[in-house]
Amino acid sequence: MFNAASVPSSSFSSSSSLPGTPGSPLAAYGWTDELAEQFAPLAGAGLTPARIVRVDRGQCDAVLVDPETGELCTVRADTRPVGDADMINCACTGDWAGVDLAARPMTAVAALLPRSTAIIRKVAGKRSDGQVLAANVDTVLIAASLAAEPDLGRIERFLALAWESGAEPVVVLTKADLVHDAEFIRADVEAAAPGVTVLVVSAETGEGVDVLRACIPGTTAFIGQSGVGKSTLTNVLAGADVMAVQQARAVDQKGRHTTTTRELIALPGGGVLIDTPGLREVGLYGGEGVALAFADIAELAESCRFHDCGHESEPGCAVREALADGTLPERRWESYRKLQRENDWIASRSDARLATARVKKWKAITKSMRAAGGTVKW
Ligand SMILES: Nc1nc2c(ncn2[C@@H]2O[C@H](COP(=O)(O)OP(=O)(O)OP(=O)(O)O)[C@@H](O)[C@H]2O)c(=O)[nH]1
Ligand SMILES: [Zn+2]
Repeated sequence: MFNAASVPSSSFSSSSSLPGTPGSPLAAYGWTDELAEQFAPLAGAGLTPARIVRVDRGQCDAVLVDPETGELCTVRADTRPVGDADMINCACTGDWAGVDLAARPMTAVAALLPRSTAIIRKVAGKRSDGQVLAANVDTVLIAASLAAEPDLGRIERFLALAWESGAEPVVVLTKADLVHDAEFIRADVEAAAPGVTVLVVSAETGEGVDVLRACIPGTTAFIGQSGVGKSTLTNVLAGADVMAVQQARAVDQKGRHTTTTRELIALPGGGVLIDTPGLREVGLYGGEGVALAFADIAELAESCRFHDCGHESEPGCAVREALADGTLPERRWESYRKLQRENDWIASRSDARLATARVKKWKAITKSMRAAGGTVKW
């Protein structure tokens, strides 16, 4: 009835247990006792637990335990019942879903479990809408290629996005085989990523791959520009060619967007990995991510003489002092201010949206109360 899911045999547990219970084969996709507990009411309503591994145009592929065989399989399911107009709350790769196998005309996603984390970016262009890239991620791997001088501003932007998601970021500097001074570059990147592990790897020689593997239990998502080698590393970690890899353009090493969907795969040693298409534009969608990515600046600001210091020309400004003696690079300060401005803009837009929504709701309530002949109490 369904396609067998392509799960490495070593990550199968016994399939004798009930579908969706702890110890079930779904553990290979991250299923835990805690999730089973959360899912209990949905199970009571006849839904089957599943992890969404790929989403496209109103449908998704979801991995679940086939109630007939007790084995993992992939089903195609309609995601429209959980809504597809809202790009944040719609079904997303990594979501845990309650699937209605009896739905007609096709299997449907009837409910989503609350997410532990979500990577959300602002959509490209002038709109202030958010879009969820991956859900329930424990570690975000920020991939940047050593083939070109790393763009620290871009890495800081990805770090803010990752911190904001609630997952833990790790920076992965790829294609180490192409440079001699990887350690030197790593030190630069570390200064732009306080408190974050920065790894140097090569899919070509295998350098650093074991360390990377050890850093990613649970659910991991790869983000980064196109062509930095995310799919190649995904294949190395998966031990198989699960993702298509682009042919290099020898001249500039720039990417051409080979990966077009976000795809979740189970890894042979346990854990799951989500490879995402290269991100050209990564707008921030507000929140605390910027503050967390620039924790060093927040710490400096705490030593300013005035607690509301604007770090412009105030006396006793620790930020200005750090800029003057070079401990805080001008580049990093500018990068912080730019991302902060972007965040503020989004915050003002979302406040405006919320205000509009509140007004609409209030009007609707007043209207219905009047229609019912009652008085409005607040
Ligand atoms: N020299 C070298 N080349 C690599 C390495 N990893 C990947 N490449 C090459 O870099 C190019 C891009 O790799 P991909 O894995 O397709 O890049 P991607 O980040 O997945 O790109 P998108 O799918 O478009 O987001 C390919 O030609 C790879 O062969 C590496 O470790 N060393
Ligand atoms: Zn200051």
